[in-house]
Amino acid sequence: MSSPLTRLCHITLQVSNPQKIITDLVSKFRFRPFAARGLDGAAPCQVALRNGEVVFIVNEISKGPDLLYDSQVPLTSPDTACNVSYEVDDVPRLYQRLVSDGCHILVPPTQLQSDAGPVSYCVVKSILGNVRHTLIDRTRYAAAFLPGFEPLKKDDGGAPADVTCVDHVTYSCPRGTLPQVIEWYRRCFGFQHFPLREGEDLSRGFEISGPQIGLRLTSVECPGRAEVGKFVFAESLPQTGMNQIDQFLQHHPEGGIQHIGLLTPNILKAVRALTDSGVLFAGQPPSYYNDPQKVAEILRAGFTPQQLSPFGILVDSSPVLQDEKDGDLKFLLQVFAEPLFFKDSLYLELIERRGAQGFGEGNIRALWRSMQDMINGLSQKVQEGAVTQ
Ligand SMILES: O=C(O)C(=O)Cc1ccc(O)cc1
Repeated sequence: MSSPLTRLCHITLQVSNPQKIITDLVSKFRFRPFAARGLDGAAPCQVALRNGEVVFIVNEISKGPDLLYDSQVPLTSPDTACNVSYEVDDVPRLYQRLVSDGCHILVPPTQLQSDAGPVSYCVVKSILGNVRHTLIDRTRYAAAFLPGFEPLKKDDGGAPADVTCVDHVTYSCPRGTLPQVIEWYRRCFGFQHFPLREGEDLSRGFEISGPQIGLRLTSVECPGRAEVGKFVFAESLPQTGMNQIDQFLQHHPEGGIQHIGLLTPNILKAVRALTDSGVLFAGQPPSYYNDPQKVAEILRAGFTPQQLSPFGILVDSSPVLQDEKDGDLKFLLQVFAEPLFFKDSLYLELIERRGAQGFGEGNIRALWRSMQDMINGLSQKVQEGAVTQ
């Protein structure tokens, strides 16, 4: 089946203190608020921010009237990224299909009229945790964002964009749930397996195990629809010890969005700019940049270890099946930033792709360890009272 999704539209964060997250997104991550509603207190506060084509809507968790283009998470929810919203061409048709498939609909088809034309949407709950998807048709709507949001006057263009779009969304899943989750996304939205290794079995995914790591990754995509982005589903393997997937599940027991990969055309430039504005990136031990094989890989990619090591940027040129075999070196560069929320939830990752379509399979151990070190360092600081949750 071809996918009913045409492109990823925005990702919603639901938080108890929107001001704090908005301040961090603006002052550190260089997002610009460009539209909002509820600033007068008459409706729950919803603020849309962008960096490049990446749009986040920050919603206040409240028990007031319902949100536009979303539905509330329970008041007791931790801060959470819980809605990946897509543009679609035909809301009523997709809604009918989802209903006949037995999906849980949170908001039935709703139409908003405005001078710029109509927008219709519905919200479906995913089979995974608190995740929901708002499906929006704005093909007959001629204004910039969405009706119901007021453009913000101070939207002056701001700093140049650091990122272009959402590359992938990675979900932490409870152990054993991957087959049902993948099947749900196939049936509802036409996502298909994106194998990270030759002969990879869909239900087993790509397993990485060793000292302090035990991870199963399965990636899916909508073929031919790069604008939809990929999903990565991550599950911990038994006997891994405490790890980032299970730590996430302590706060989101049924699973949810663990990190969002943002595509950047120039990772060095983006990481420098974000570091200057106060973002901390996960570091790498010197051994990563001293390893002769890695040094050769970095040099082949046209960088030097000295350029990348101050920011902990990782390079990977291990090919996946889908990489074009035209003889050019394909590689990607990636790094995790500190979590946006309390210690172990919602990481933003920067990823620059130079022809490589995977997720840095050769780097996942280093990426995993850097995230784990960051979580452990932050929980240590929380215990010492140096950081409040
Ligand atoms: O490389 C990526 O972006 C991935 O999505 C792989 C991944 C998934 C989960 C982790 O806790 C760490 C790395």
